Amino acid sequence: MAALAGPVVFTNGVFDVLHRGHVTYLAQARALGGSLVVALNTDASARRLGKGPDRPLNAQQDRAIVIAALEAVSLVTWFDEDTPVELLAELKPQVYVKGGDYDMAKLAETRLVEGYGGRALAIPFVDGYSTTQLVRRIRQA
Ligand SMILES: Nc1ncnc2c1ncn2[C@@H]1O[C@H](COP(=O)(O)OP(=O)(O)OP(=O)(O)O)[C@@H](O)[C@H]1O
Ligand SMILES: O=P(O)(O)O[C@@H]1O[C@H]([C@H](O)CO)[C@@H](O)[C@H](O)[C@@H]1O
Repeated sequence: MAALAGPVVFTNGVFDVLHRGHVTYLAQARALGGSLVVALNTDASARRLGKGPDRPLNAQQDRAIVIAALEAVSLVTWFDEDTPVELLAELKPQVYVKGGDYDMAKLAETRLVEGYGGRALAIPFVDGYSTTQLVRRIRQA
């Protein structure tokens, strides 16, 4: 496999049902560097996040195929833990990003990445787009 172009940007999440907020977010993340790595929670890890008894709705292989099809995304990987901290410690990307629904100052990921000289940034949240809201609306229809 060809080496990833630097600086490598890394993000993580469930990305269960893709929406415009995700696409905007991933495009902005990719623009911060030369390549974008997306680490998905495995199904077991996603279930432990408490998003709902039937979440994730899409299985990990299906979520990976959808995310990998996006132009912004260079590589998709997995993590089975509760946070991506172990994977970050192994990969040591130059840039770590999450959406503006997170306070970066409170994340263990930020402490780790800044500890080895990387940057941790939040990408502005696009209001009105969330998988949980979408699933709720579909169920009420
Ligand atoms: N509307 C949005 N604007 C910008 N970033 C977003 C938005 N929604 C999610 N993100 C970011 O995308 C990543 C994956 O988020 P996630 O899969 O939890 O989406 P979600 O829509 O918030 O899902 P859920 O409602 O199930 O929690 C996270 O880093 C999150 O910060
Ligand atoms: O899709 P989500 O719920 O935004 O992704 C979560 O992000 C958490 C974040 O990195 C703070 O630790 C992570 O811990 C969790 O496993 C999900 O990936």
